[in-house]
Amino acid sequence: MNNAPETPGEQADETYDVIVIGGGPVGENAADRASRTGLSVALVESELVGGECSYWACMPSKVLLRAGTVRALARDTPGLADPGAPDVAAVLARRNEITSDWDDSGQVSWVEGAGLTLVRGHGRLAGERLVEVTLPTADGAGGSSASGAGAGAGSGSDDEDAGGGLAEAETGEAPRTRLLRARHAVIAATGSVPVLPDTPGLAAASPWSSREATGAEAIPESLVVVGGGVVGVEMANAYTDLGAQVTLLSRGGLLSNAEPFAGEMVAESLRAAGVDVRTGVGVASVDRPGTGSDNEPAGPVTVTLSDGGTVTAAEILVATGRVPRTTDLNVESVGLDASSLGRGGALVVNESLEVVGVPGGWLYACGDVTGRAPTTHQGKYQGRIVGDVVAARYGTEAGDRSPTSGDPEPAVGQEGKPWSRYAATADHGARVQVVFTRPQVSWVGPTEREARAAGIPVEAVSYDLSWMAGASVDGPNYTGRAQVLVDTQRRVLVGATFVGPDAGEMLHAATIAVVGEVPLDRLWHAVPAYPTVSEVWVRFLESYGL
Ligand SMILES: Cc1cc2nc3c(=O)[nH]c(=O)nc-3n(C[C@H](O)[C@H](O)[C@H](O)COP(=O)(O)OP(=O)(O)OC[C@H]3O[C@@H](n4cnc5c(N)ncnc54)[C@H](O)[C@@H]3O)c2cc1C
Ligand SMILES: NC(=O)c1ccc[n+]([C@@H]2O[C@H](COP(=O)([O-])OP(=O)(O)OC[C@H]3O[C@@H](n4cnc5c(N)ncnc54)[C@H](O)[C@@H]3O)[C@@H](O)[C@H]2O)c1
Repeated sequence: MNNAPETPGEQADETYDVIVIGGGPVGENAADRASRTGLSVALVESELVGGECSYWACMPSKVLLRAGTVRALARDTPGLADPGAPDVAAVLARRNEITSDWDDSGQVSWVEGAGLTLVRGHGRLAGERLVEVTLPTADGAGGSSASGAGAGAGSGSDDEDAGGGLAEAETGEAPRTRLLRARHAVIAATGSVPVLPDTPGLAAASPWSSREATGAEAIPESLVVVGGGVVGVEMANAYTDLGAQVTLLSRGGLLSNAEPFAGEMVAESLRAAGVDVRTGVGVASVDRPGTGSDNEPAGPVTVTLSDGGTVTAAEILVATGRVPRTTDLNVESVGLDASSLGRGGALVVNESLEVVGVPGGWLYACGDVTGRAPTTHQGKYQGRIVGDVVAARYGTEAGDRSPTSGDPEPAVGQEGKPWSRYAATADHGARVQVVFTRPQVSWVGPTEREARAAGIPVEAVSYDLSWMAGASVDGPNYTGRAQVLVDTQRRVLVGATFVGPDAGEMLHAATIAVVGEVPLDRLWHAVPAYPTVSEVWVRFLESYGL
């Protein structure tokens, strides 16, 4: 255990063992696990505790997709009638419910129950182990736009004067700052922000980002979606289900990070649902009359395409990717500059999530801000790893809440050994993703192309899922395909892709096979039940020669 000396120099307002900047799903997990060996942990959040995922991403987007999915299921089940188009008001009401009306008091209760101290405000690095927090003002400037104001700093602080900051800041005065000092570690979990391409006329057209798409109060008559990635296809699916006339524009194919057959099947299904899917086209310019003010309401958006065509719609959603949120983190104060940041400004981390280029083992990062694997589940996995690293390195208590593995924690500047609880090994060969379109797409590990590029000798074994007895029970219109990648040298699976209804739920068996490097001869004894679609596992192995 390394009990680092206290940082000399500036006088801090409060001191904690660990400070986590960013209270999204990833920061919450990191903070919780870091606290398990008796460390005091502050969680700094500028907006809503729960982050993008809870309020403007994973959760609301999945609710917007749910009614259309169930409707399609009913339509495809002999004996059931088409329940008809979703009741949009009811779907939006359920969306509001799942986001708790953008009120984070439930998550604040969890934070407090976990013994963490919530500090509302915008955090920025201010030198070694120092975080300056700009406290929110009454109008929300400088920090939180959250309504739940009950969670000022204080409950776990070691200093007497902690706790009054938020109350004072809510008097409407100019933003005030507090300097927090970490005895041991600062963990950055600040997430990511959407990218807006520099297309002529686009910014002036007040385009939607995923926030407006997931938080909309009404469904526009028509929507043009730019970007054929995960946000683009999910929102195109949701909005067409909810009654909008949707045009989806992609400069390549759809879902270019997945196996090509997955994007092709999603494109076919979206077209069948009424989406005008246009692949291989870019956006040349955008034009929208009106400013959006009361005097000059915004008119429809006209998009001119790279092939000279035009599309006009009531709204435009830009879904062209996200970049790590580091521009407002003041990374220069800890010796980082553009050359030490990764793609899109990412904080580059080693396998134990220590930020590379900042010596001393005090600055860590996890989640979208690392650019490693920008999904909630991979980020939360990183949060658990970094929390355990910090808890083991600096904690003072053993016992029920301490990490239980026998793995020795890595020394500062070193990485945990692969597959130990101190290394985020799965981020590389065993990353998973689920796309909640209809059909769903799920995959673990590399695509066939990525595996070959990495020099892994793979054979792809592919199967039509509709041939399974379980699929015919589901309905006569079942459509699905799955593929596994066998490492022919080691005779283990290195990747798998499923496309079809509930493909997300089928994935975890494959993830376990990949992570466990289960030999094919042993996998043969994992018997899937009859009649399930999972019987495809036997077909895979038979097709491979077992
Ligand atoms: C439309 C959409 C749908 C998605 N659906 C899924 C899905 O179904 N499944 C999935 O796994 N992933 C999904 N994702 C991705 C997922 O949302 C992110 O990977 C996840 O939110 C990352 O978590 P995070 O904690 O790293 O960042 P975030 O969720 O962005 O949280 C970061 C938090 O830090 C706060 N913060 C930032 N900077 C500061 C600062 N300087 N001081 C204080 N606080 C700060 C922010 O306010 C925020 O609360 C989706 C993304 C989008 C856009
Ligand atoms: N179900 C899920 O897990 C889920 C759902 C939604 C989002 N997410 C995550 O959120 C992040 C953001 O999603 P996303 O779809 O915005 O990003 P993405 O990277 O998945 O897709 C971006 C798409 O935009 C295209 N593009 C980029 N620049 C463009 C330009 N200038 N003009 C036209 N097209 C352009 C790209 O070619 C790509 O097809 C991703 O990391 C994704 O993993 C996850």
